[in-house]
Amino acid sequence: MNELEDIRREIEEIDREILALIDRRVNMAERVLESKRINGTSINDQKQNEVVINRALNAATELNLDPGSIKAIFEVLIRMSIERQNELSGKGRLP
Ligand SMILES: O=C(O)C(=O)C[C@]1(C(=O)O)C=C[C@@H](O)C=C1
Repeated sequence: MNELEDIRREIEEIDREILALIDRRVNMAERVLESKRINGTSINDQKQNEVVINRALNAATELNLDPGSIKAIFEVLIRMSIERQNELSGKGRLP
């Protein structure tokens, strides 16, 4: 096997790990929603969105990763969580 194939196999493994973590993160929606029902907190919590984004941006700076790209990725992750919570609460995908 040549080196490029080896590298691509490793990238594929990393991609699988990323997908498993995204799946795990999205699946937290059920627990977080239940907890919000008890607390009466809204699904989209702007303050917490900022906490999550700022935490990711700080980590990005330490890791020397492009902050704009990391911000975009975390905005998508938050949106996926909100969509799943909306689906679970029966609201579905609102425009
Ligand atoms: O922490 C929460 O309240 C969540 O629902 C999780 C999460 C996230 O994806 O990090 C999603 C939606 C909220 O607006 C804030 C944060």
